Amino acid sequence: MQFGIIARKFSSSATVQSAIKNVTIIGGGLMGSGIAQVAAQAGQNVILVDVNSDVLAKSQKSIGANLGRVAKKIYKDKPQDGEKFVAESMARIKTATDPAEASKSADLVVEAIVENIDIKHKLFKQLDEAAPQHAILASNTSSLSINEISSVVKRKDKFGGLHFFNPVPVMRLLEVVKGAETSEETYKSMMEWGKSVGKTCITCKDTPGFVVNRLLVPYICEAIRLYERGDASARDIDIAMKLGAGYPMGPLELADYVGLDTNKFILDGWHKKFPDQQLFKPIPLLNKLVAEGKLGVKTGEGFYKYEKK
Ligand SMILES: CCCCCCC[C@H](O)CC(=O)SCCNC(=O)CCNC(=O)[C@H](O)C(C)(C)COP(=O)([O-])OP(=O)([O-])OC[C@H]1O[C@@H](n2cnc3c(N)ncnc32)[C@H](O)[C@@H]1OP(=O)([O-])[O-]
Ligand SMILES: NC(=O)c1ccc[n+]([C@@H]2O[C@H](COP(=O)([O-])OP(=O)(O)OC[C@H]3O[C@@H](n4cnc5c(N)ncnc54)[C@H](O)[C@@H]3O)[C@@H](O)[C@H]2O)c1
Repeated sequence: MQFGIIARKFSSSATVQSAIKNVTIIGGGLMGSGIAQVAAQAGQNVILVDVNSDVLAKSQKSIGANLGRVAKKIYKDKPQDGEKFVAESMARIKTATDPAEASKSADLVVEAIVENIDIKHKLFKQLDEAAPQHAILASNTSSLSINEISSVVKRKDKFGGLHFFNPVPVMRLLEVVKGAETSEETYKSMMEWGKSVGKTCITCKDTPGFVVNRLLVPYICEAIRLYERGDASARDIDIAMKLGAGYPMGPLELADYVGLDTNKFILDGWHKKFPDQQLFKPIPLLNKLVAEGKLGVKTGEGFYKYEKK
């Protein structure tokens, strides 16, 4: 069966079926489009929502291209089966621009919008009103507190964190975050759903950056500071960490890949919350690049220059 094959290829976990069949994803950017893709590949009905319909058109295009890459690997010698897989997965993804309307038949709503607590609060209030009582609400936040995000909803027991990694179809980890009031049933459903979309799930407490970003953010920031001081060139820092520490990308390449605006959002938020923590102090070079609109791959320039897509 095709879903089984996909899960084995893309995750070390066994194939798991989830009771969650209808997933609404809010935010059709980098992360939301990837989450939509893995859910559709797993046979689930997906509604991908963005306030910007141009973003949705772009996301559908990139999901189609990325499903093609997946199909080429799985159906190497059967291109017709590959085409069918892409067409069937794409057909499971509907798009919409109204988050409340799109959540009315959801079993799970995953939020992947901008990393801003006020904007997330406004959205979750709407979702809490609109989604069916049984639906789980989850945030893909990189750095905000799940308890703080869920403070505006009534269903705190059905709220948690589902933190995916970029690029979602390739990265095998999913951090499942338990808030103070997340019920055991919700936690189990989130773990099961994560496995059903081919991810290896780990359990995280609601601590800043969970596991990966608590380690990764200071590492990337230290690399930017090292470059800012002129201790080594950007290229040499990246080569060092790839060849000397075995990372697939160097820290500055990764910062450009994630987006320097996202880097700054995270750092500013943590600095405000933990002003005495040296590791979270603002970085003038990062602020300068963001102010100049040099946000990394997505704008064609960050620490490096890129061809605009
Ligand atoms: C202040 C600090 C801020 C931190 C921010 C944290 C942000 C966040 O919360 C956490 C993160 O996400 S942290 C970020 C965590 N992320 C990281 O750390 C990423 C680190 N980087 C990597 O792991 C690799 O460089 C990549 C996988 C990105 C590209 O690999 P590569 O070798 O350089 O280039 P390649 O040859 O092109 O691709 C290789 C294979 O992948 C396949 N493929 C690619 N994209 C695909 C897609 N969208 N769909 C489907 N498939 C896709 C491709 O087909 C190929 O398959 P094959 O079977 O080999 O032919
Ligand atoms: N970029 C990463 O590597 C990464 C990795 C893991 C988690 N995250 C987290 O995922 C979230 C999204 O990040 P991204 O990189 O995909 O951002 P992005 O900027 O690529 O996409 C966000 C999308 O949300 C849309 N949006 C904003 N407000 C909305 C609303 N109220 N309703 C519907 N759509 C709305 C925007 O139009 C935009 O298209 C953030 O919380 C981020 O911290 C990012």
